[in-house]
Amino acid sequence: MPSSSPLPSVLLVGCGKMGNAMLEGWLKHGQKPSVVLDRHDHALPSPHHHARTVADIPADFTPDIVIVAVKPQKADAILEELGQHFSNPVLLSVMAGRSIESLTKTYKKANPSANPTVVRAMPNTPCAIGAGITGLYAEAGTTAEQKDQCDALLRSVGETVWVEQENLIDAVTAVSGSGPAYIFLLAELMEKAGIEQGLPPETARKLARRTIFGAGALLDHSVLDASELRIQVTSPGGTTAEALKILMQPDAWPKAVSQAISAAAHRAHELSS
Ligand SMILES: NC(=O)C1=CN([C@@H]2O[C@H](COP(=O)(O)OP(=O)(O)OC[C@H]3O[C@@H](n4cnc5c(N)ncnc54)[C@H](O)[C@@H]3O)[C@@H](O)[C@H]2O)C=CC1
Ligand SMILES: O=C(O)[C@@H]1CCC=N1
Repeated sequence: MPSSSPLPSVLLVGCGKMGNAMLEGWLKHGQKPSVVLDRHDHALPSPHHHARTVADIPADFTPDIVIVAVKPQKADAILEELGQHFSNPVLLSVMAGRSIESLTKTYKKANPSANPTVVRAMPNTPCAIGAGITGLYAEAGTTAEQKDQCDALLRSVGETVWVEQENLIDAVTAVSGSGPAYIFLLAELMEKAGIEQGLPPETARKLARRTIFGAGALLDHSVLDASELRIQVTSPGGTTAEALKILMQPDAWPKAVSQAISAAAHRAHELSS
């Protein structure tokens, strides 16, 4: 739940799809003066500041948290530069894969005396509407106050869960970081199938989208397991049972979803170096 105290000041490095999704929520919740570092222009309300390069960051700006939200494969140069500018920050990475070890090594490359405290977070794009879910892991030595500040930021745009081992962030990435894409794919496929059944495209689109929205909202409100909610829709001998006979074949959704999530987690692991 959003907190009433002002959110920590941040240097947000990379304000693309994920950075911007979080920023939208933070601005609504009242944030200490912050800086967004991105090559592209961002109109920010006062007293926040946009910087195109590290050199544009106001000299007297010391953020509570430096958040890195650039692509994991393209982060090295900016991390090295930041290491020369901010010696001992709380470095909150939302990048898939990049391990604490690799982040620290790169951060210190051009400034061996830099000593960042690294926290990894894996949010998702529903953060843009306050409906995100973020998994977090902090390296040993992170203080309770530093963890609280990271948690407050992510909690202002959804819910948070902490994991006990760093490698579990890869599993979080595969389930909830990438997860919205799986649901959007389902929306696309249901819409297409509705059109195949003769529905006008706009009607098929509305039916698919509102079904996913409604089922998600019902899951959120209900104390019942997802399997129980599924059974409530499935009349014996009825229409849903026929559809589920196909989807629940061991080789159909159970296998496909398991393999897809495993592939995403594997890719996160590959990105870790
Ligand atoms: N898109 C998603 O759903 C999620 C993404 N993430 C993570 O968030 C990170 C960013 O992903 P997206 O937002 O999708 O990428 P994106 O490409 O939309 O955003 C990256 C932003 O960083 C800026 N940028 C890159 N290098 C820069 C530099 N050296 N100086 C200034 N600005 C620079 C780009 O201009 C761009 O606006 C990735 O590491 C990804 O793993 C995490 C969870 C979900
Ligand atoms: O696809 C990706 O690599 C990022 C991480 C989770 C969602 N998007």
